[in-house]
Amino acid sequence: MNALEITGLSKTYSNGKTALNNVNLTVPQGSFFALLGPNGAGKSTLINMLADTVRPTSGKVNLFGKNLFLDRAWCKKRIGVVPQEIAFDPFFTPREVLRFTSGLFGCKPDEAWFDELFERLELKEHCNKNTRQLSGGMRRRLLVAQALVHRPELVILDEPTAGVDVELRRRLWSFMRELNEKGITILLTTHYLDEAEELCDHVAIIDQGNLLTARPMREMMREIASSHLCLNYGRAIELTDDDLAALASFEPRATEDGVCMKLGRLEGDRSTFHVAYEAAVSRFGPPVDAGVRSEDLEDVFLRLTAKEKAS
Ligand SMILES: Nc1ncnc2c1ncn2[C@@H]1O[C@H](COP(=O)(O)OP(=O)(O)OP(=O)(O)O)[C@@H](O)[C@H]1O
Repeated sequence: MNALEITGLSKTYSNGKTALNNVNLTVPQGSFFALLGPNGAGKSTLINMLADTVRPTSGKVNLFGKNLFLDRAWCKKRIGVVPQEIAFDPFFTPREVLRFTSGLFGCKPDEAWFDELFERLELKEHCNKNTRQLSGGMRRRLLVAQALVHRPELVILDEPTAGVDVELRRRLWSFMRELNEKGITILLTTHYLDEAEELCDHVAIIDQGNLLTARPMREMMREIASSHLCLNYGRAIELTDDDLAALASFEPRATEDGVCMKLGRLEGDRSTFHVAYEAAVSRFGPPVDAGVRSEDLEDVFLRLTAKEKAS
């Protein structure tokens, strides 16, 4: 079963801006899914459509097999959304916010669950203050608690860690990881790509409303991320036309202190490391030092989105 099956989803706002263009995306149940994209890519538009605050221009979304736009009441109980914008009644306390939100979902206030949420989100000492007395980071954590009040099966977080310090960010992620281990599907947007790479098992990248890629994180890093063999000769190497032709399959690039060559895969998933190393040694001699540098998610993200901009 998939948590979300999004088919042909598009959104053109009334000012003519197309924020999402025919997006097809599947979010497997139980996944920890990163939805990434540069500013203005369309991430919040997509999330707001799932949260029923923005209407799609066209397309269909199934949530755990039910049509999100037709079975709204059923679906609403299963989704918890942490929006990017923070808005609370300033005279409510965090505890009152959670009680009120429970009512909106037709649930009885579950004070023991509220206490657990306050504890896990470091709001225990602040739960009876007015929300206007809370800091930006505390309010953002209260948004997370509010989204979890009705124990949703799919939690959607739109940049939940913006303005949250490193320590609390770690704790928030460890809480999300625990929820995910209990079977809850997590879909998040973030600009912290190192965190997304560490936490998420699936990733999708959108840019200018178009879905560029969506796949399991490991597959993405294995198939799209490239590795380079960097040979240090302690001096600049000038690549001649002959060098460039002989090493063409490694796309060689001169660096400050040597040369870098792109690695590929041989049969049996073996790296071309040895072939590249020997080819370089046969042309330039043995290096002083050598190392392999692999692209991380941020490198892949920048490469894919730069390509989209150029096209
Ligand atoms: N209500 C609206 N009316 C018109 N255009 C809008 C509206 N909301 C968003 N847009 C435009 O749609 C595009 C996508 O915006 P969206 O907020 O979905 O992007 P995002 O990926 O969430 O960006 P960010 O990372 O900055 O939050 C942007 O060009 C934005 O200016």
